[in-house]
Amino acid sequence: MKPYTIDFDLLTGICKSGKVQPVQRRVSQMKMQFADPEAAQKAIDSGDPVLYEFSTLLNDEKKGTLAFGSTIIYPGKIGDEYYMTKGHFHTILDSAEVYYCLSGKGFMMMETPEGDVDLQEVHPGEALYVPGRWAHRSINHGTEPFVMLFVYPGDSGHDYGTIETKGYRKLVVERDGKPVMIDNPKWK
Ligand SMILES: O=P(O)(O)OC[C@H]1O[C@](O)(CO)[C@@H](O)[C@@H]1O
Ligand SMILES: [Fe+2]
Repeated sequence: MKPYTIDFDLLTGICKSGKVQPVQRRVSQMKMQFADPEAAQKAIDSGDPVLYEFSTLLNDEKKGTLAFGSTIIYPGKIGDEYYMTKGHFHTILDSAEVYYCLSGKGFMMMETPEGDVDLQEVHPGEALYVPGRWAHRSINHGTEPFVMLFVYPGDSGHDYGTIETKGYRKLVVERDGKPVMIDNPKWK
């Protein structure tokens, strides 16, 4: 494999050269992850908005490689729950990941299989280190797109099943105009 460079706009996270194509996730792809599936269905019926998109350079997905890219979580809410990513553990559980916030602001919701929970707010110019073993989900509680660059080991893989079946232990919802972390009533 040869070295290469790639552009990411410092504000929008978009790769203007088109060297990497974004993947979009809409409400219909994660209806059951929201606390209020009826509000999710309403959003689906009125146009099924894009919640977030990401552009990943996967490279070889082999040990020793790095995957990297940019992610944009759009502002909005489903019921009183902010737009967020599906979230995942890495299949190789002890694989870490670094995020660097370019614009907007938001949270990273993290939890371990043992039940530790950590919520970190990230602002432009801040890097976040997600150690191995921590599932991670990005949440936009602001009014602008929440944009980050990320880098993770190329062979780490994505385990979505655990989060899909169990859910996250905690949710972030809006109360009196402010984000608050609450217990997930549907957590199994
Ligand atoms: O994989 P999810 O939970 O849909 O979230 C997407 C984000 O996570 C990543 O997989 C990185 O962890 C990126 O591709 C993207 O930023
Ligand atoms: Fe990840």
